[in-house]
Amino acid sequence: MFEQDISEILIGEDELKDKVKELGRIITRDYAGKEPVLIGVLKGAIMFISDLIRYIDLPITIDFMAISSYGASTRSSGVVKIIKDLDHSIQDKDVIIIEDIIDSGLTLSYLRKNLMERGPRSIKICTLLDKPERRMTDVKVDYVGFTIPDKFVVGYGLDYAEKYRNLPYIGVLKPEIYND
Ligand SMILES: O=P(O)(O)OC[C@H]1O[C@H](OP(=O)(O)OP(=O)(O)O)[C@H](O)[C@@H]1O
Ligand SMILES: Nc1nc2[nH]cnc2c(=O)[nH]1
Repeated sequence: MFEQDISEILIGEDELKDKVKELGRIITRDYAGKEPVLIGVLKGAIMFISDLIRYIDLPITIDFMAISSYGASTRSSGVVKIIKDLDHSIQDKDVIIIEDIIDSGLTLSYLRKNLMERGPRSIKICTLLDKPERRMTDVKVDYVGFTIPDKFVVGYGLDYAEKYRNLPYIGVLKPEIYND
């Protein structure tokens, strides 16, 4: 349905699955004996977190936050706002923030600072995709699935103007689809 809008499949389904499994194994090893809280950042991280937790063999809990920073554009506005907050306290908890992509880093640096003020025991960041070329602020990322070039990608949860999230792969959106 969306194939004509995609110029290239950057990461296919099998590659995604293998990487998500590997990240699940690493998190299981690193958090042995602990009960981490995974915080999914809506909406982009939906597919990633739902696949990832299948491969974490620990008594985890999950919670979600929704943050707005982009609107319908492909560039960060730098304005970050909490649309939906966590349902539960993270005081004394080991928190892992689960993101689909880090681009400018503005969303995550805001989120990390905001969550640190709530007294967790630890906070780590796990992102499926990292686009380091566009970083505007320094964020320490603990787990990275794939480092990708500076191209606007969609699929596997990532959208453009709320579309394309249901593609099962990560694809590069044709520039003529968006007017930046
Ligand atoms: O590093 P940054 O430049 O801040 O960009 C990363 C953020 O942008 C995207 O979210 P978006 O605001 O598009 O919302 P969505 O997850 O609902 O699609 C993505 O899911 C990250 O949260
Ligand atoms: N869908 C999507 N959202 C983003 N947010 C920051 N970078 C990107 C990107 O490449 N694709």
